Amino acid sequence: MALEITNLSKQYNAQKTALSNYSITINKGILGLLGPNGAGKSTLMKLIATISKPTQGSLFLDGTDIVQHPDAIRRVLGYLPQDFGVYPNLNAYEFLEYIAAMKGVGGPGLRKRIDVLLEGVNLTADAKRPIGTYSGGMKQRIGIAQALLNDPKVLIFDEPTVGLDPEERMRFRQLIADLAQDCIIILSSHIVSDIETIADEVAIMQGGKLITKGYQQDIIKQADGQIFEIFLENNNLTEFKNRYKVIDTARQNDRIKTRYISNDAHAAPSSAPVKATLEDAYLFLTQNNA
Ligand SMILES: Nc1ncnc2c1ncn2[C@@H]1O[C@H](COP(=O)(O)OP(=O)(O)OP(=O)(O)O)[C@@H](O)[C@H]1O
Repeated sequence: MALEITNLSKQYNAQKTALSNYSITINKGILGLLGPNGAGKSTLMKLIATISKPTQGSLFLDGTDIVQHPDAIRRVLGYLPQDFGVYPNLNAYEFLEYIAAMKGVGGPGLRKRIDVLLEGVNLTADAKRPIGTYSGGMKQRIGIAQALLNDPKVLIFDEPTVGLDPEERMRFRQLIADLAQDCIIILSSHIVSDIETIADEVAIMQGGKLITKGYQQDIIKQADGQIFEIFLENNNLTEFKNRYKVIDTARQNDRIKTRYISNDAHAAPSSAPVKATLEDAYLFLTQNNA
C-alpha cells in the first residue's frame, strides 16, 4: 500500500499558499509530520482525506487518483481532524453508532467492535455518560475511536495526543503500533518527543514545504556535529542567545548548562560537541530553512 503525492500545492487565497510543490511517498507504517504552527500539516492531511481539493498536483493511492476518485480513499480512511467536534448529548456508544451509520459500517459485529474500541481507548467505564461531560482528553480518545471504526487502511490523526496524559499517550502508541503492520498511519504534532516515540519515519515541514523525510536516525544524522553544550555564568546567557540558537538550558549549581546550535568553526570556546537528538535535528533543520 502506498500513497504517492506529487507537486502538491494548496493556495487558499491570493495571499496564502499553505502547501507548495510538495512531493512525498508514504508507505505502510507510522509517518510523523513535524512542523511549526502554520507549516501546512493540517492542510496536507485534509488533502489526503479528500476534504479539500489541491490547487495543483496529484495524490495517488495504490495507483488510483484520489482527487478524481475520492471514494477510493474514503472507503478505507480513518480521520481525526484537529478540531474534532462531538455531540454533547450522545453517550460514547450512541456517538460511535452514529458515526458507524455515516461510514456505512454495520452488521452484527458492530456492537462488539465498539466495545473493543472503547476498551482500546480506555473509555469503557464512561461509555454511558453524555460526551458533553467528558474532559478534553476523553473527547480526544473518543475521536481516536471513531477514526478506527471502519477498520481503516489509511489513518490520519491531526494532533492526536493533544490533551492526553502520559498514560493515555502510551495507550495510544500501543493501539496504533498494532495497526501499523497493515496500514498507512500519518500523524502530526509539534511536540517532537511524541513523534519520537510513536513514528517510524518523520517528515519535517515548514512554510508549506517538505524539508526532509526519513527514518529518525537518518534525520538525526543531518544535525551531527552541529550541536554543542557550554556552561555559562548566569549573566552571560542573554548575550549568548544573541549569538547562537539556544535549544535548551538547565541550571546546574550556579551555572547554566546551555545546549545550542553551531558548527565546529564557530562554536564558542569551552564548548563540547554533543550527540544530536531528533529535537536538535528538527530545530537545526527548521532554522536552516527559515
Ligand atoms: N481555510 C483557510 N483559509 C486561509 N488560510 C488558511 C486556511 N487554513 C489554513 N490556512 C493557513 O495556511 C497555513 C497552513 O495552515 P495549516 O493549518 O495547514 O498548518 P499546520 O502546520 O497544521 O499548523 P498548526 O500546527 O498550527 O495546526 C497557515 O498560515 C494558515 O493560517
